[in-house]
Amino acid sequence: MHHIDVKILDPRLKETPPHYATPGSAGLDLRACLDAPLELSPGQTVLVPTGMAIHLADPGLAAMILPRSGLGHKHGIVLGNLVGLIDSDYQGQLMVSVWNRGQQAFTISPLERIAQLVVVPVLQVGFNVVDEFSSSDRGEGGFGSTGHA
Ligand SMILES: O=c1ccn([C@H]2C[C@H](O)[C@@H](COP(=O)(O)OP(=O)(O)OP(=O)(O)O)O2)c(=O)[nH]1
Repeated sequence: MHHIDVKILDPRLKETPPHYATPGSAGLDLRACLDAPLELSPGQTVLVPTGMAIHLADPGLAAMILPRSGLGHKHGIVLGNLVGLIDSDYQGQLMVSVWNRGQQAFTISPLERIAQLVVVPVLQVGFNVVDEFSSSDRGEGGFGSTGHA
């Protein structure tokens, strides 16, 4: 088990401390730390503070901000950057780029769970610059080269 330092920047979150929402749930819910409801027009993107900061510290870890499936599927509320990547040395407030890709306005309520965070391992690799790769079955084929079936 890794332990990661967390700072609660918005006192309202002290009543809903960071935790993995339900046993077995992979994502830590991130809340929209807004002072008032915020209406997003279709197509609009806003940067929403989450009221918390984490310091992963270990370069072998990263965190990803992902959309919540219900908001994305039912309301078209996804992320402006599609996925947010949190570096292990980042200590600032976690921010969520919220994009209304739907056809209807959507109102985000203060402290609503707007996205989720997962911590993932990152392999530390060195890159060797070469002129030729050793051969592989796929070679340079990609982007549908194997057909549909
Ligand atoms: O959805 C996100 C994405 C990033 N970040 C923070 C953490 C991350 O470590 C930092 C920088 O992110 P990234 O490297 O993706 O941004 P950039 O556009 O390349 O900016 P920078 O020049 O600051 O690296 O911003 C967030 O809070 N939320």
